[in-house]
Amino acid sequence: MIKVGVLAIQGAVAEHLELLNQIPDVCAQEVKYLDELNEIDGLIIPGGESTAIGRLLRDFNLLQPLKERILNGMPVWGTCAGMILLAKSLENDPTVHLGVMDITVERNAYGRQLGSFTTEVEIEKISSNKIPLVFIRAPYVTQVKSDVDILLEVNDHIVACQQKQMLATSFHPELTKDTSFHRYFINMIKQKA
Ligand SMILES: NC(=O)CC[C@H](N)C(=O)O
Repeated sequence: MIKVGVLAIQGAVAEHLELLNQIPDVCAQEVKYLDELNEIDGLIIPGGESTAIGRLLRDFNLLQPLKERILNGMPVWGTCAGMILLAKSLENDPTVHLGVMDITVERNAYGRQLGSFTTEVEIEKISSNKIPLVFIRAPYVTQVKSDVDILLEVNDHIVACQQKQMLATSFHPELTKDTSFHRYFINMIKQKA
């Protein structure tokens, strides 16, 4: 069994757990406390509000232990706000939360009000079927360092990328019925194991 945690501080936690539970050999669990962080093989940081999640991570004394686990090789996937938390720098914002991925991210990059949209794409590396994408006040990546793989660009903006065992997506696969990205992340964990 692969134990996958979903950071359960704020945001789309239940939706990730539901999709993970459809994948064989996966045991999905919420992560709120340090002992739960130590039990898992990989972690999803969900969408929500990055400032709130970052502040609560600090309040719960989880920020530093989580950062250390990621730096020691634990696979991690940040969706939307999760991508912002993973970034080493943000455009027009001095805040850095976990600061583990060599990407620069712009928050609310599509605008705050009209920034929500859906589309469908093919990503050969992830699935042979078309994948639905849901963007909600989404960020995108404006700069990457050379060892970051760009998995997807939409309208010339980077919306999915991977650096070693770290995955970041601007959109929310957990708000669709499509498990392709979750399966891809599980395979990343299996390759590390
Ligand atoms: N859907 C989301 O996760 C939105 C992220 C949010 N706009 C933020 O900056 O934190």
